[in-house]
Amino acid sequence: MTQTHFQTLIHARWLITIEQDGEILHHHTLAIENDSIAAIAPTADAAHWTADEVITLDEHALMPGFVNLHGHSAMTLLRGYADDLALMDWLQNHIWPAEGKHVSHDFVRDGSMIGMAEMIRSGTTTINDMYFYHSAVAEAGQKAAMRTFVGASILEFPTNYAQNSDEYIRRAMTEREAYLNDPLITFTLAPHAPYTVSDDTFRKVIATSEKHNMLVHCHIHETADEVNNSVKEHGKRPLARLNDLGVLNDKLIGAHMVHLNDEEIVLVARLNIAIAHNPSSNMKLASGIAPIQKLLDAGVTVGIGTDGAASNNKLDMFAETRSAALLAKVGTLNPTAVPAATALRMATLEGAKALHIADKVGSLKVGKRADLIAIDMGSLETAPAFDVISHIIYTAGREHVTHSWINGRCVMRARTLTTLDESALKITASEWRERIQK
Ligand SMILES: CSC[C@H]1O[C@@H](n2cnc3c(O)ncnc32)[C@H](O)[C@@H]1O
Ligand SMILES: [Zn+2]
Repeated sequence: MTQTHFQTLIHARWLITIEQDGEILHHHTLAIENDSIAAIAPTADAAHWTADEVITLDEHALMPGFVNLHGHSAMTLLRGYADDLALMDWLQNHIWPAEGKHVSHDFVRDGSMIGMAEMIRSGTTTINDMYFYHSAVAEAGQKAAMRTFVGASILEFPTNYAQNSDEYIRRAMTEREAYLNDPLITFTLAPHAPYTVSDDTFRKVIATSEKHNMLVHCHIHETADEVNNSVKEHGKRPLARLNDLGVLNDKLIGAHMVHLNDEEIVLVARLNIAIAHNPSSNMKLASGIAPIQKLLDAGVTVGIGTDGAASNNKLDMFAETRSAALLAKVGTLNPTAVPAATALRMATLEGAKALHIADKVGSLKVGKRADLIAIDMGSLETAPAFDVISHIIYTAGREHVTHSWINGRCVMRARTLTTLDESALKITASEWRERIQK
């Protein structure tokens, strides 16, 4: 017999499936059962469906939650700590010294929870993170009930977390053990960047990735200096070096990838490397404009990320996706570059593809996990609503997100978080500011 009683029913004015570019279903009902989307039908045909909870969203668009493909959640605690600087000055003279003084398990747990609260309030349901103290990130992901990819950072130099690259890898693999059966937590290997990781360590990362089927997440070709310094030091550009080391394959997510020549774009497409595009961070650190339309034309999977709150300084996928659409146009002087529907797909399904979870999330489809958000289109700023996809990219903001479900669980209802305590997190953030300012 066909099921007609569900855990949750959501009646929505618009349903943006992302299954087909620009597809919009009008007046549809989506049913959630356990962790998944159990049914989707026109509301008129679903009149006989019942549920434990029925939510009527007459002026809302329902869409898959955003996949933030590159971030450092805990860096919310360093938001606004050092602005208006170039990457290496920002890292070497400000951020790394501050991390050396303050980063601990508690810093990462608290900062990650604050970041996840901000991301859920901004419509993000999956975060591909990269930081130190992996079990603290995982603990925050469990508390927030957010789909979390915990990037186990690996560098050559000592930090509070580990003394050398072997210790980073060892700790990553040990801490991962406790989360192997968690449906929301997945560990990845995160060598920081070609300029902080040796050839030998990259080889170990690849061997570990192959043995344990783990994704690899790395900052690559972020600035022109990075590329030029690599030519001086290694006699080749970072991508060529990584290619020689066997790092380039479909498990790699390259964050930034701003400085790519035409040959490298062909290589990236051929080897199925995914890219996390971070337009705000690239603008703020003056890293450059990534050739996104060229990459898309070549068939590369490009998702969108916020980077950390110390280089953005928001964890807002609305702002980021809008910037991706605008920056592509100004970078090519072509107003048709990265149109709205493409930008939205990048911020959802393409991010899911990069993380190898497109069979589970990234679009609204029966059988997929219920990772979705509701956006209120009834406010003055979003009137009139001719085209909801245009509104999501160019007009609406994170403040219009009212509800969010992750893995079937409602994590924000009418803008109130259900898994995290927003007031308590604000107090925690000010306590950390006092400590850091001392
Ligand atoms: C090893 S993961 C965390 C490590 O990366 C630093 N970081 C943050 N944003 C960026 C960026 O855009 N490029 C390079 N490194 C970055 C962060 O401060 C941590 O030290
Ligand atoms: Zn980053």
